[in-house]
Amino acid sequence: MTERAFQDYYPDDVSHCYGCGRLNEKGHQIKSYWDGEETVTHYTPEPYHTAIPGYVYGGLIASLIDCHSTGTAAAAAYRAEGRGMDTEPALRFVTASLHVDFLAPTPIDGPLEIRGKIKEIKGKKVIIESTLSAGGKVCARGEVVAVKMPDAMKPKA
Ligand SMILES: CCCCCCCC(=O)SCCNC(=O)CCNC(=O)[C@H](O)C(C)(C)COP(=O)(O)OP(=O)(O)OC[C@H]1O[C@@H](n2cnc3c(N)ncnc32)[C@H](O)[C@@H]1OP(=O)(O)O
Repeated sequence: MTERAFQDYYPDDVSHCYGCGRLNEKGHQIKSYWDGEETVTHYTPEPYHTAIPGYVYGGLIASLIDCHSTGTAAAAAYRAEGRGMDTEPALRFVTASLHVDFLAPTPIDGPLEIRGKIKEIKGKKVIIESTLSAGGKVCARGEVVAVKMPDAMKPKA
């Protein structure tokens, strides 16, 4: 059986995010998984994700770090409660803060790997540290504060 990605557990009404929504046909549709205590996703940029020819646009890098981190926050919150992502009540996280350091130019001609680590999990907040690598070299580092989705943001039925 193929492992389901974190994002595959998001219900339809919150699956339209540009970075991670499986129902957003124009979006990145990233898929994040556990790898031991870390989380991982892979994404291959398109030629039009260019900053300077040959290198990836920083906004894409931020977007990948953002959505991998909010997915990681949700997965970590379920794991902390000792239950599966398909169980109720649903735990959904949004971005409160997104910080990205661009350490080296990111080559556009191959897959990118984003890895997340839980720095803190407390109450309705999860802080995730991440790296984005190309060809084994870390090109960007991120820190995201993810907070449980407020009721005001929940889609109306
Ligand atoms: C389910 C699929 C969704 C996928 C989402 C993909 C990622 C996204 O793009 S989401 C869209 C962008 N994000 C948004 O629009 C969020 C807009 N902001 C908000 O709704 C609110 O400010 C929200 C929910 C982030 C925080 O509000 P609220 O729930 O009242 O939090 P609050 O009680 O003040 O703070 C909770 C904790 O988070 C911390 N926190 C809140 N905001 C920040 C911030 N900007 N920076 C750092 N820490 C913060 C607080 O310090 C607090 O920490 P502690 O518990 O240690 O004291």
